[in-house]
Amino acid sequence: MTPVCQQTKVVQVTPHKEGSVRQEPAPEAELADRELADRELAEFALEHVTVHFGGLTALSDASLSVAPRSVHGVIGPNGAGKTTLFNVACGFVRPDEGRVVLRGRHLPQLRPHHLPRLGIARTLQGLGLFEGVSVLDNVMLGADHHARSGFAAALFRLPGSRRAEHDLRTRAMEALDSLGMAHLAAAYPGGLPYPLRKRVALARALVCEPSLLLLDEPASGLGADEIEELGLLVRSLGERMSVLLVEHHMDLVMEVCDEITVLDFGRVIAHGSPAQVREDPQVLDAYLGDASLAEEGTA
Ligand SMILES: Nc1ncnc2c1ncn2[C@@H]1O[C@H](COP(=O)(O)OP(=O)(O)OP(=O)(O)O)[C@@H](O)[C@H]1O
Repeated sequence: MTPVCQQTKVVQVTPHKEGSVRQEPAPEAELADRELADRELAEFALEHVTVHFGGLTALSDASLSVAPRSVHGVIGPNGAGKTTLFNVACGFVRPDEGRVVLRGRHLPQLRPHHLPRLGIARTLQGLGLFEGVSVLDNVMLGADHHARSGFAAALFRLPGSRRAEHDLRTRAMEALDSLGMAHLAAAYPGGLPYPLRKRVALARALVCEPSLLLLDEPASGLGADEIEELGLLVRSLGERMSVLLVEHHMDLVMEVCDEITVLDFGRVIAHGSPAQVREDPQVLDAYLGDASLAEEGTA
């Protein structure tokens, strides 16, 4: 498996037909160029990210890039650095070294509240729903600041606000409908079973119409049938937007991802298609004896 962050350009000098010399990229340089091009075309990238917590290095020189309209999974044994990577992508954790790049633009000051206006949405393990308002209002509250200000203005009956509120309500209903939840718009989240509450949280993320969706362990707490439905859903989302999926559930990751990055002890140890990653000896070594594998394989 080749490292994802190789940047050095190596050239081979070969004789040219007319006797002059022509520089041709060496095979490894071609690979590096391709990786560089992939990153330039990427919707989102983490480049050489290192995060220290005191004396502990949670991420070390970790890079990945998420292609437009694709699902990119991040897996690794317990403590590998997955949550830390997700938190860097969300702006919760600022890397000590390395860069967060969105559509070619470096985001040195990324903070979670910047995400909606950057076209990024996320779901977290803690769902963070408001129990005292309806499902529909929860979803509307997921919209970005501009759209939400229409909602707030409508609450206070400010002039010109009705149209904005109507548009936002329509988008929120569409998000619920796309997840088969439209009939629950008036329900309160507290009365719903956990899998449906998770869907409300996802609808709230989708109402921003993001171009990048960050999913943190969406399968946790779900049964086998719900995970299968989630798989179909994530696949369909990957046709509309880029998805970064941090997930323990190995079967789900292998099924829905176009590409997978594998972390171990904070380092990227493998990257590739599900088939490549599944066969990678370093991945097998990393998981060997890891208690989470049995859990992941059978969950
Ligand atoms: N805020 C923190 N302070 C100190 N150490 C931390 C902090 N967050 C994470 N770590 C440590 O960093 C390492 C990576 O943790 P992280 O939670 O990112 O891994 P993970 O792959 O998500 O693990 P798991 O699968 O068990 O959730 C671990 O050793 C963890 O103990």
